[in-house]
Amino acid sequence: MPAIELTGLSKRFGEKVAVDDLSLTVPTGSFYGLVGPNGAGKTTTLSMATGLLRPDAGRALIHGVDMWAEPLKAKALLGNLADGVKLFDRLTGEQLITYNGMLFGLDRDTVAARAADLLRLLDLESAAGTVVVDYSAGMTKKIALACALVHAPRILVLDEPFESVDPVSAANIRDILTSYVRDGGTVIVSSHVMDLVQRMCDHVAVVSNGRVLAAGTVDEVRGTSSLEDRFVELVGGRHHAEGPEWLRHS
Ligand SMILES: Nc1ncnc2c1ncn2[C@@H]1O[C@H](COP(=O)(O)OP(=O)(O)OP(=O)(O)O)[C@@H](O)[C@H]1O
Repeated sequence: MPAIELTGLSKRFGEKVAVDDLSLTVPTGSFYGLVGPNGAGKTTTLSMATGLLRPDAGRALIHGVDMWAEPLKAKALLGNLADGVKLFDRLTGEQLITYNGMLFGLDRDTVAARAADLLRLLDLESAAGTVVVDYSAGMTKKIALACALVHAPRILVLDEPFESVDPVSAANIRDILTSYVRDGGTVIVSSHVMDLVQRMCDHVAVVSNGRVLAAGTVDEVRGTSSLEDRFVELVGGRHHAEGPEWLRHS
């Protein structure tokens, strides 16, 4: 059974069709990249798949559980690092992880042990007692990732997890995700960084204008090109013109 199966998902905001009859299958145990230009519909798709935004049409199955028919059961299978969702940032990092763990029904001792592990893994031990509102952007991403992992979900959905994260932390996060997949988890990650997707993911879908342009293993999608070249070829929109005259200084 696939980890995630999206069928005919659609979402419109007024006149704008953000996601247009989109279908996508994420195999269990895959490291799946979702790429596309700004405004392609990646966040909207992931929000509908994770129960944050109700689709106008279509279905999202999480290990066979319909997200919109049985949301509690489906959400228990997912860890979600959503883009731009407010955290309860007046809590300290440690309190925020604890709060998330307890929401998923973990007992205090289990949460305490897992919070300590996660804070160590993500290099946040020294900030454990600091309120999250005082964290940098990268630290905030990392604490949100810790919150997504604390209930040991079978699937991780990550919207731009590497944005604002320093290279050392990004490498640490990559290691955590790689071993999570090796141990039977599934990851779907949206990213603008093609090189990262090419190195990290085994599957990829290219989305534009709310539709899937290509999907499959990374090798199938990129063929003989680099993923970046293939992306530009599929999506178009490269401007070869020079910048405007007023920007030239010589
Ligand atoms: N709440 C909203 N109200 C109105 N329009 C929206 C809303 N959310 C998204 N859109 C529009 O839907 C389209 C898809 O947006 P979405 O955020 O899903 O794209 P994205 O692929 O995640 O983009 P990016 O890579 O820039 O984050 C865009 O045209 C956006 O302006």
